[in-house]
Amino acid sequence: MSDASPAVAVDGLVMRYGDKVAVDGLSLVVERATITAVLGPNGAGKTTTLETCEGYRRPQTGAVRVLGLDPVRDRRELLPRIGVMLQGGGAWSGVRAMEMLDHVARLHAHPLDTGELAERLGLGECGKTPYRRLSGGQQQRLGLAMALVGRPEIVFVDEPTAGMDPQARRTTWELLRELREDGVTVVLTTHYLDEAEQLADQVHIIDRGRLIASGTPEELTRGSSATVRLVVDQELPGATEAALRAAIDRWSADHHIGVRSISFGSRTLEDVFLELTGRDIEHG
Ligand SMILES: Nc1ncnc2c1ncn2[C@@H]1O[C@H](COP(=O)(O)OP(=O)(O)OP(=O)(O)O)[C@@H](O)[C@H]1O
Repeated sequence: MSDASPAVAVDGLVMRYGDKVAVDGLSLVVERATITAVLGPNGAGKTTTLETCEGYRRPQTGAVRVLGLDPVRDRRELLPRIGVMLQGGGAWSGVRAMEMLDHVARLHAHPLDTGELAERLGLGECGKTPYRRLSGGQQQRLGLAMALVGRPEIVFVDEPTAGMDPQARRTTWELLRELREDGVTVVLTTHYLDEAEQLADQVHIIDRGRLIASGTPEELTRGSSATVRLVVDQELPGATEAALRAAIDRWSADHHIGVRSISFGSRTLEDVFLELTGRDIEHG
């Protein structure tokens, strides 16, 4: 393995379930020590792509490399170096939260301190609770702890904050940022546009198995040269907003420039997705 190899390289990946094409010629590269968000509506092919990177599915067409290795052929070598947080748990229903985390820790050569990790993720209080009795957010946090306990070089997290309350979401974001500071590569899937905007260095937008846009959140939301975006450092009171509108109206009339619309509030990745697909991301 060469150290210069990217964290993840997906090249022309095609994945089908029967007649259904789930991933349709997808290529993307994830650089090391970055947070990359794979964004798209339900059924876009995000989980299938991640599972192929994790070595759970063999590419039908195309190739996938993780840390320069083939996730299927080089599975034994790769497995200790990656962390995986699956959508929907990955623990037995009767196992207690800390038992599960300690069990996973014992599978690794140099695990993190499980008590500290559990405390950090707010699992301290429910350590003795059986998995099936944990709330959705607690199950998510346990899944994240299981993915991180082995000190992975790259962590794949599928919808990391689905079902979490705002506080747990912020803690998770902080933790993922700290991982990046420590040189860990984070690849996450999300439906939440604000999550991608807040967290990701690089965003890949996937729709119907195809990559439709890639870039930093800033690049993706910047807009075309015909779009003027004014960013002010405080919320505008209604009267100021009205005065600004009037001033723009006067200025545009003086300069014979037609202003198609004036909107207050920023362009978001949601706007980008809508422009590219004509559909809203939540409803696919
Ligand atoms: N095991 C399977 N058998 C048949 N079809 C499947 C299977 N898994 C996924 N699919 C289909 O493949 C497509 C891509 O699914 P995938 O789970 O990869 O998308 P996703 O973007 O992760 O969606 P979500 O956000 O809902 O998790 C969907 O149309 C889905 O219905």
